[in-house]
Amino acid sequence: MTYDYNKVIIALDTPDDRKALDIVRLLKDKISVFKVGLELFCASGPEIVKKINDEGCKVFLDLKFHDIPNTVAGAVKSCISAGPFMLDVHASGGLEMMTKAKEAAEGAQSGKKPILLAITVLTSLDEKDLAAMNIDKMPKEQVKTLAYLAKKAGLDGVVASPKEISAIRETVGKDFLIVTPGVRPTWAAAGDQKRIMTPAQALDKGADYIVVGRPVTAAADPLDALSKLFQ
Ligand SMILES: O=C(O)c1cc(=O)[nH]c(=O)n1[C@@H]1O[C@H](COP(=O)(O)O)[C@@H](O)[C@H]1O
Repeated sequence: MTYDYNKVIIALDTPDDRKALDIVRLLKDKISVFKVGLELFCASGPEIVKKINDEGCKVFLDLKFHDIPNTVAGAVKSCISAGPFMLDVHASGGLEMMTKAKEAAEGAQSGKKPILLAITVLTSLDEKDLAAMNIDKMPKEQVKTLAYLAKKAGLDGVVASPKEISAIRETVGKDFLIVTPGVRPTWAAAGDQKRIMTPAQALDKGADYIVVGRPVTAAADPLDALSKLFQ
């Protein structure tokens, strides 16, 4: 079975923009989308998005906005000028917040509208973690509820664990992106991820994109780790 590396997003979780750009240059023949998360963005600012775009790559700007609707709409508007390919907000910010985020994204210049995703239940959380927050549900049920709201708000898709792909498809149908972090090749440590599957299993289940960080970026040889991603 061969897998499509265009569906792989590499998470650049480092505070060092030079290191992030080195990884982009090393992997860009195989990878077209790189994720800039809070660690890199807080250290480097919106410039890092432009620098990665200048390498001919796209950016998933993963800032996971979660605030009142007016504030999130403003944040979405503010970061669009950097040129992200994808952006995300927390679905648990609610329907109105997601709707305002979507309207703000639609205000982007033509051709610059980013894909807008909703985070459902973080892949680092399990049933016990939800119970501690007084959410008396299995993660899958909570993901279904949040995916339904994200679809209703007109977002383009969700971020969830690969374990929930089938449940999301049953809830919101086919025309909705599913992006799955929480993927670990058989040879990699889980670390703080709790709801995991392998990259191959996630794509077999129908993930549109998988997100992977440390198994590749923390490897002694990231290109070699990438070549073994589907093992
Ligand atoms: O939004 C995300 O990308 C995200 C959502 C989620 O539920 N879980 C999750 O791990 N992520 C991100 O995906 C990446 C996973 O990195 P690794 O655990 O190193 O593969 C990190 O950058 C996380 O911030």
